[in-house]
Amino acid sequence: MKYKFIISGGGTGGHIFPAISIANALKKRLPDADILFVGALGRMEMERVPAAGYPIEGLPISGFDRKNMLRNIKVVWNLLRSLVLARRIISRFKPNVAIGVGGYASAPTLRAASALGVPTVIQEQNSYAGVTNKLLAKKAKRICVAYDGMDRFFPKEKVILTGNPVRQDLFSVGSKTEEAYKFFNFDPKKKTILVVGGSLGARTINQSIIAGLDKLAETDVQIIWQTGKFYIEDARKAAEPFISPNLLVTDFVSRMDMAYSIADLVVSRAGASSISELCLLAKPVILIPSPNVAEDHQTQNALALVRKDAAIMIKDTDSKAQLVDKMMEVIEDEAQLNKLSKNILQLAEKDSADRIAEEILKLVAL
Ligand SMILES: CC(=O)N[C@H]1[C@@H](OP(=O)(O)OP(=O)(O)OC[C@H]2O[C@@H](n3ccc(=O)[nH]c3=O)[C@H](O)[C@@H]2O)O[C@H](CO)[C@@H](O)[C@@H]1O
Repeated sequence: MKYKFIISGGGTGGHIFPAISIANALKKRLPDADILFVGALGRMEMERVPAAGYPIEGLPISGFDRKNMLRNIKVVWNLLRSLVLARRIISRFKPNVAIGVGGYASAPTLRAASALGVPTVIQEQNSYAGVTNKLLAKKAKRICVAYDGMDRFFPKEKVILTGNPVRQDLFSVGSKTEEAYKFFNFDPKKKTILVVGGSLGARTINQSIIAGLDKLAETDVQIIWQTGKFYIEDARKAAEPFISPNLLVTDFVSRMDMAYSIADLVVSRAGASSISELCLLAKPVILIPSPNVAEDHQTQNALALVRKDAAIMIKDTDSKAQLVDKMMEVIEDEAQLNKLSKNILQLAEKDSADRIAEEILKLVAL
């Protein structure tokens, strides 16, 4: 018998990369398995999933528009259409298990799967459960989480602490340091800070760096500054007077393995996958949680680390005034860097994708 799995969700890298890792882990165990992704039309998964070698179908689903109420008539219509389409996809494909990774498409897909008797699994990346996952949890067989205490949102007996799947290429960063300095044209004798605003970039982090470019230019610290595609033009313009071999400005870092391997300190949003990567790689980090996400979950993600003295947090509203000074203070403080590195590593969850795949396979009568 050929086993079939549907993986649904997306919207941002934080949902898509874990989904692809789970698919790869299932394929490793069952090379003949058929895996179909279900995403939201027009979102990042529609490109990233085929690029990773998996087929994807798109639903016309989107979020509610809080500013334009009229547009919501179309949103509701598309939601209803998505429910019908999701049901059709499940009836036709007949998966053994449907897995939801969060993001718009996972709601209709997992609902349809449960209604048609297909067991469902949820993977919740954050330390604060989203509304969709809370609703889907009632019917789910297993809920794979990345933080302690998630039974405040989900039925305790279904919750399993697996951590967030992390891309395979990040595991070997230790051996890539020399290659990475060459890749970025950086000097191995100097300290390096990686500044990254999640998969889409972060306006506040960019503004904070712009506000401190003059101070940064006075130091000998090397900076990899990821701006996100929406902010790259402004960032390049602001950086023009400070052009130096120490400063690399880019919209997206496609080789995060290389960037992590030479980063002595990371400045980051507090997205769940980013945090899981930083834990596994024991990276000292200053987190600036995005205030623009559902239920302020990035602050909760960051606090889970701060409580264990495993990261420094700066509030979004304080970032412009404080970030660059803090970066300079921490990068010079070896004892602090070592402490942060040691403490964040304690929170790493290894082999997450494999453990999630095992949970999924328990639901299939192999
Ligand atoms: C604005 C928003 O809605 N953010 C959410 C989104 O974040 P976002 O998509 O930013 O997610 P994460 O921080 O979880 O992950 C980002 C991923 O992109 C990779 N990366 C990032 C930048 C880059 O230049 N190159 C690159 O490859 C990182 O290595 C990481 O694997 O999903 C996360 C997981 O549910 C949530 O916790 C975040 O709150």
